[in-house]
Amino acid sequence: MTQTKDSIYASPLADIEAFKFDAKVVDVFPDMIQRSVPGYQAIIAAIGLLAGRFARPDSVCYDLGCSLGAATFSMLQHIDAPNCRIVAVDNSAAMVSRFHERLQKDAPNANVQIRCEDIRDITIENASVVVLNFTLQFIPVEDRLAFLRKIQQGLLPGGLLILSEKLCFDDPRQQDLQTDMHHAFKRAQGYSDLEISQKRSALENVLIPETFAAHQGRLLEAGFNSAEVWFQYFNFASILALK
Ligand SMILES: Nc1ncnc2c1ncn2[C@@H]1O[C@H](C[S@+](CC[C@H]([NH3+])C(=O)[O-])CC(=O)[O-])[C@@H](O)[C@H]1O
Ligand SMILES: O=C(O)C(=O)Cc1ccccc1
Repeated sequence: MTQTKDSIYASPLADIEAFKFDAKVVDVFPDMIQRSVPGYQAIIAAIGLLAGRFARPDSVCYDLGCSLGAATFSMLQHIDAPNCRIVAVDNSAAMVSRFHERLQKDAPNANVQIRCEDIRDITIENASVVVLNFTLQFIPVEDRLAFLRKIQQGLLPGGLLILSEKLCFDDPRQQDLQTDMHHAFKRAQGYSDLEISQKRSALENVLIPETFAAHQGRLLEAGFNSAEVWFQYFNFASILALK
């Protein structure tokens, strides 16, 4: 499939609106996330492998903040547990509708339910795998603990949460270095300094990163038995939390 190149922030904008997952973003999203999140493709591939290992028969795998369903498509390639279904949820109508079209075209018989809802409002039950791939960072910080508790309670014993997030760092030199290296990554992917700085403004107060220690502490407080990083590339990391 031909991919539309992300040029949303390429020209100077008089007024930079808060970042939204609207139709304009949906059109360029695969290119945008690929060129903005170091290691994105490696994480998507690993989500498939992990789901292959953790998906249980007669259970549910959740893809929360699914966007265009990249994690769902990866899980579908590896899940062989009988009667295991995927519930994919996103509150952007534009994302959900595009994901629907793709699923109809590429995997019409797959056992996937796509729902347009706020992930804080859904019921989670009988889950063997829950994926939060760069989604929790968009949930208000004060809602994160209750939401993770709900996920922990909906997971079966031995279940897995995959939590991928943009991180920040307590040490200011580390924070500056990792931010600079992320920007160097984006430059190397073809984004201009203007694109990088305008997108950064749009994401302010929208994408709220936390430290790994904050995530780990909250996951344990939510009832998970352990939470460790399995992947990190500059300020982007993915965590495995085990029930
Ligand atoms: N409260 C919410 N309820 C439901 N969806 C939400 C909410 N808040 C944000 N979203 C959705 O979370 C997604 C975050 S993108 C995930 C990438 C995907 N996981 C991937 O593996 O390609 C990450 C990024 O763009 O950095 C968007 O589609 C939002 O609409
Ligand atoms: O682009 C960035 O700087 C990011 O932090 C990641 C991202 C990727 C796609 C949508 C929103 C944020």
